[in-house]
Amino acid sequence: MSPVFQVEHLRKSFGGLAVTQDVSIAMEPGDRVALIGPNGAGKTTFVNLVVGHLAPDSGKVMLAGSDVTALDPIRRVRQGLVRSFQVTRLFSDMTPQEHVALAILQRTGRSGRVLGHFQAMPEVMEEMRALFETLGLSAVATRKVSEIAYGQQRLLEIAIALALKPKVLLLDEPAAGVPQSDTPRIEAALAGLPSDLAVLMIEHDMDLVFRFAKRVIVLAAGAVIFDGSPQDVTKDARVREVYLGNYANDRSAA
Ligand SMILES: Nc1ncnc2c1ncn2[C@@H]1O[C@H](COP(=O)(O)OP(=O)(O)OP(=O)(O)O)[C@@H](O)[C@H]1O
Repeated sequence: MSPVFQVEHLRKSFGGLAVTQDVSIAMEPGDRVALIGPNGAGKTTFVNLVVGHLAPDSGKVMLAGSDVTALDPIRRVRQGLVRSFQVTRLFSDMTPQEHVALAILQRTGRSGRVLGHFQAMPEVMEEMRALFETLGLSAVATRKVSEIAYGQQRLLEIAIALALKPKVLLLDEPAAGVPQSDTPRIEAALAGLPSDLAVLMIEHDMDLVFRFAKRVIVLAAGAVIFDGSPQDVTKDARVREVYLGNYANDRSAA
């Protein structure tokens, strides 16, 4: 299978600080990859370079064989490179339905000005119904965002991203801040993501990483120091040294 997403020799410095150092990654459709690393490793910068919020000093971002490095974030989204929407960007007075309808209208090239009429658009309503059902949001679809639980707001982030029909989805700590009682719902949503979608999840919670990822990439001081299986990452001496020491020991003791 050919890669749907490739980052080639990406570099970025802030002043004298090299925050992304010659990073190359390739992903195929259906990949489930976790990007981990200590605080300050450069994960956020990497995501910002990938989605187009930052321009690299050199290197390329490729999506389905096309070079998207020069495209702005909105054009990258249109081509299928989507970062999950952040809770902080949800509108508290709007409903999950309105958020997702807006994403569907955007994807299908219709203006947000027709948002008031989406309930009269059967294909939009049917797509939303299926999405909310898969994500367990049907019961709150018409409530205001301010009235729904934080875990449901995080599921709504995923719903909006999926409504954009991505080829590659970047998830930024999808369960962070969610009470433990609600994390199974997030994990169920992650397990139910479309099987042909390539997913790159940035995550600190190693239990979640090990349940979700088939492959783990470790970033340290801006460079990839490991790219391989979850089984091997805990055995890697450098990874243990810079990041996973205690966790790896606990796992082998368990
Ligand atoms: N705009 C900027 N200007 C200068 N330095 C920056 C800028 N953005 C990030 N940095 C520096 O780059 C390094 C990597 O930061 P980044 O936020 O990408 O790491 P991270 O792995 O996401 O960390 P965390 O897990 O703590 O969020 C840090 O030393 C940070 O101070």
